Amino acid sequence: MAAVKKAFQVRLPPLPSIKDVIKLYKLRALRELSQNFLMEPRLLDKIVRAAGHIENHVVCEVGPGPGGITRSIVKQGPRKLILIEKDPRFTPSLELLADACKDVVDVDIITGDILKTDIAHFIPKDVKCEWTDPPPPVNLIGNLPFSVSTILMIRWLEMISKKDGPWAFGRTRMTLTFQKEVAERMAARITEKQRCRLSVMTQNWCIVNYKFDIPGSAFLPKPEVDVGVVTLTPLKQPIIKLPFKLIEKVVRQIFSMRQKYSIRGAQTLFPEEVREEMALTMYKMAEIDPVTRPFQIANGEFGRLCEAYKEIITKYPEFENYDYRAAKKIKSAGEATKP
Ligand SMILES: C[S@@+](CC[C@H](N)C(=O)[O-])C[C@H]1O[C@@H](n2cnc3c(N)ncnc32)[C@H](O)[C@@H]1O
Repeated sequence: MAAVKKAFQVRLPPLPSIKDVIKLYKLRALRELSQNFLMEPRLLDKIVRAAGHIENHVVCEVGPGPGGITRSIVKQGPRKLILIEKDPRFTPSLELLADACKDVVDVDIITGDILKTDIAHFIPKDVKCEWTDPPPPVNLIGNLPFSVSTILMIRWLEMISKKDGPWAFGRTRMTLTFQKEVAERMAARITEKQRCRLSVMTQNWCIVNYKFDIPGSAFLPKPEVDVGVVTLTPLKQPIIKLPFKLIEKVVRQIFSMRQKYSIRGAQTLFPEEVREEMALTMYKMAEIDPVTRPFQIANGEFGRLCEAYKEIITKYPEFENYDYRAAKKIKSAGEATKP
C-alpha cells in the first residue's frame, strides 16, 4: 500500500476504522492492562496536536493498543515511530498500519513492557541536542495505562534528573494522559487541594501544562474516571539541584502527614531519639515556619528544606539511611514478640 506525503499531513490509504480493527482481531479490552480505547478521531487528533510540531520528529508512543493515536501521529509526518505495547494481540493491527505508511515513516513495533524497555536504544543518535538547547526532535506520546502511569512518571523524572534514557538526547517533551486526579496533582500549585508529593517532584524537573480533559465516556470500555491530557517539558535547571533520591525522601516524608503541621512529617526523617530536635533544626536552617502544612510549602521552600536536610546528614551521616517505615516495622515486630 502506498502512502502519499503532503506538505504537513500524511494521507494514509483507507484502513478499517479502529472499531472494525477491534472487531476484526477480537480485541476484547483487558482490565489488568488498563485497556480503555479512545475511538473518536477528533479527540485522537487533539491529543497529538497538544504535542505541537512533530513533523520529521522521532515519536515514541507508549501503549498504542489498536493504533488510534498512532494513526493521528502518522498523519503529522514523523520521521520515525517507536511503538511500545505490552499486549501482543495488537501486533497485527499495528503491523497493518506500519505497512500502510512504510514509504513515509519508519516504524519500530516493540512488544514489551514500557517499564522494562530502553527507549533510547531505538532513538537515532543524530537527534541529540544540548540540554540547554530547545527540546530535541523527539516526543513521547501516550494514552497511558492507569496501572503504570504514576510509577512510569516517577521513573522518567529520575531519568530526567540524570539526563538519561530519552533525555540523553536533550529535553525530550512528553504528551501524556493520566487519570484526571493524577493530572491535577501533577499540575497543582501551592495551597491547591490536589497539591502532593507528585506536584513537587514533577514541577521540580518539568514545566507541567494541563491541556484539557477527556470525559470517561469517550473511551471503550468507559473507565470510572475522566482523563487529563498533560504536556511536560524538562526545565533547563531543576528548582532543587540535589540528587533525585534525596529530594524524593524529604518530599515524601513531609507529605506523609498531609493534614498535619509539615514538621510532623519532617520528623520522620530522623530516629525517634533525635526526631524533634533535628526537624526543628532543619526548619530553622531553611527558615520555614514549622506549623505550615505540607501543601502550603512552595517548590523553592522545599528546596531550602532539602538543602538543610543535606547539611544535617553531612554532619550526622548516621541519619542518612534512616528509614521510618522499616524502623516502625521492626519496632512493632519486637513488641509483638514480647511475652
Ligand atoms: C489506555 S490504553 C490506550 C490504547 C490506545 N493508545 C488508545 O488510546 O486507544 C493503554 C494501552 O497500554 C498498554 N499497556 C498496558 N500496560 C503496559 C505496559 N506496561 N507497557 C506497555 N504497554 C502497556 C495496554 O495494552 C493498552 O493498549
